[in-house]
Amino acid sequence: MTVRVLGIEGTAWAASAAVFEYDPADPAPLDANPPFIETDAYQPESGGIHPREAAEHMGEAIPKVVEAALDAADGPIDAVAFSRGPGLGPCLRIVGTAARALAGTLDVPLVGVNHMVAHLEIGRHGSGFDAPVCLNASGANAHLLGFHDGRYRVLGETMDTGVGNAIDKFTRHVGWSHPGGPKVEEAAADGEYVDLPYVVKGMDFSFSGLMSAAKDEYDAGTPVEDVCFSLQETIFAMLAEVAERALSLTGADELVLGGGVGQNARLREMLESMCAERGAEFYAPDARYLRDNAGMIAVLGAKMFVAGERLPIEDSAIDPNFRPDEVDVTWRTGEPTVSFDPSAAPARRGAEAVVSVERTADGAPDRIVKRRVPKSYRHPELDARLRRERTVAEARLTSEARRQGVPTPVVRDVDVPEATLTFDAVGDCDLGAALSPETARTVGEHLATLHQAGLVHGDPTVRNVRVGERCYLIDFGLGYHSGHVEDHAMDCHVFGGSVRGTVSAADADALLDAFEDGYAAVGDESVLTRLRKIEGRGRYT
Ligand SMILES: C[C@@H](O)[C@H](NC(=O)OP(=O)(O)OC[C@H]1O[C@@H](n2cnc3c(N)ncnc32)[C@H](O)[C@@H]1O)C(=O)O
Ligand SMILES: [Fe+2]
Repeated sequence: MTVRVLGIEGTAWAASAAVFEYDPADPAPLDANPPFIETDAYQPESGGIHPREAAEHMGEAIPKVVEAALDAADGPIDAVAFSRGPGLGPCLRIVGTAARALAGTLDVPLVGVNHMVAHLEIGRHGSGFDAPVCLNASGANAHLLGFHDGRYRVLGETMDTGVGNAIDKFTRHVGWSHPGGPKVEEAAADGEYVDLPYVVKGMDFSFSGLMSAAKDEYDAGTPVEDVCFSLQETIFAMLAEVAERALSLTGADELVLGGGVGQNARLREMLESMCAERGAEFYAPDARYLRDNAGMIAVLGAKMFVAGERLPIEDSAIDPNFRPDEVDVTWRTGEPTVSFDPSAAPARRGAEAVVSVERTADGAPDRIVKRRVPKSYRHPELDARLRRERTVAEARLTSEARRQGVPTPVVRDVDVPEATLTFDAVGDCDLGAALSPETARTVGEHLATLHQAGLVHGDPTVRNVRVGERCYLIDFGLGYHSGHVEDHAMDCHVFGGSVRGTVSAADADALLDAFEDGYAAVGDESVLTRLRKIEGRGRYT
């Protein structure tokens, strides 16, 4: 039976309505059965989005786009789906009111859609992929997500602003109006590379230092084309790297892109090339489905409606901070998931390096040779810099950690020009295959010991712990010196995220309790207090 769903979008700048007809028994590809979409964009005269002006725009434009969508509908509407959040409160309230009124007039159920889940689901729908990792690169957000245990789990995300907003802040600084992304893309075509801060922590990333540095470059007289070019090279390389790490950690071989920044050709090119290099498939929907649009709301709304989702009017309040991992993904029950699978992932192939094992005469692992391979998606200068910095950091911190009493492999050789390190082989398997309260507790003790000595691992995922008669920490390439509570708490946070991406929520809770017990026995309680705060900022609440 075909359902016909009206979708309404209005979280920030796009007043949009759409109609989508969906036959769950015989779902057609997106190209063969596109939603009808009518959009009226809010365009500020100058500067960024003014929430009040944007809300006024919604008030005027939503009735018109809805009328156009209803006119285009081929028959009666079965449900009204709307963006409940995240987004700007004043805009969301107008859209919510319009959706409730319309559901009442048409006498059909209401479906509340999470805008970020809609950004990724439209790509999944278009791709036909089974179990992709999803990169949402949008204005106010930047998430890496994977479906696991009934929800879209956040595998990694921005630690400060969304990726589009970061770019838009720079363009406001140079006097360009919203949206800044397309203007940066245009200017970048004539730019040359300059170094900017590159900040990736595990699968999380940060834009604030990078954006201040970009403004400083501009203020110091660096041509704006060069700053735009380098912003794109740096920001998108960070996103491509964390996406690759997510593929590597989960063993997934499909990536879909969502969100307005996904319209950028350079970002798509980097992701495509990264996926091609590792034999993964990549899909990005057309631009009209990447930027905010009600088509994605209608498509997901139809799937949710078919799965039985109904939002009672009295529970239909909007939520400006609605997170993708708060949504029960009822429309994918029983489908394949994205989680860490030690048997699926090639045992020792990390995201950034190729690792080979040298064996003794009787076949036992003896030495590990790790080479950071050039990534052709990155600008050659950025690539050379990252490989050099990380090789040096890894050699130094691996040895420093051992001097502090944390088991790490002995470093036998360092070849900086070749970005190659040789270590003693340690452990029998990765922690992902040996998670227990005991091993989790030991990792907590080791991280606390590191932190007490002013060292930060930078990427303590389950893949970066080798388990044998002891638990060895490896892969210090993102490590650095810091005595800051926030940096120590981020290490704990990265570990927690990787455990949650590996096992079920219930198992993860028990393992992380053990981890924290171990941490508290050796380290500073204030780090765990800060960890609570970081988690309270969003993820896994
Ligand atoms: C919460 C919701 O309101 C928000 N949506 C949103 O911000 O609109 P969206 O269409 O997904 O993304 C807009 C962003 O996408 C950027 N953008 C558009 N075209 C771009 C391009 N060619 N290159 C880089 N960025 C681009 C814009 O500068 C702007 O920051 C979101 O999804 O986070
Ligand atoms: Fe969006």
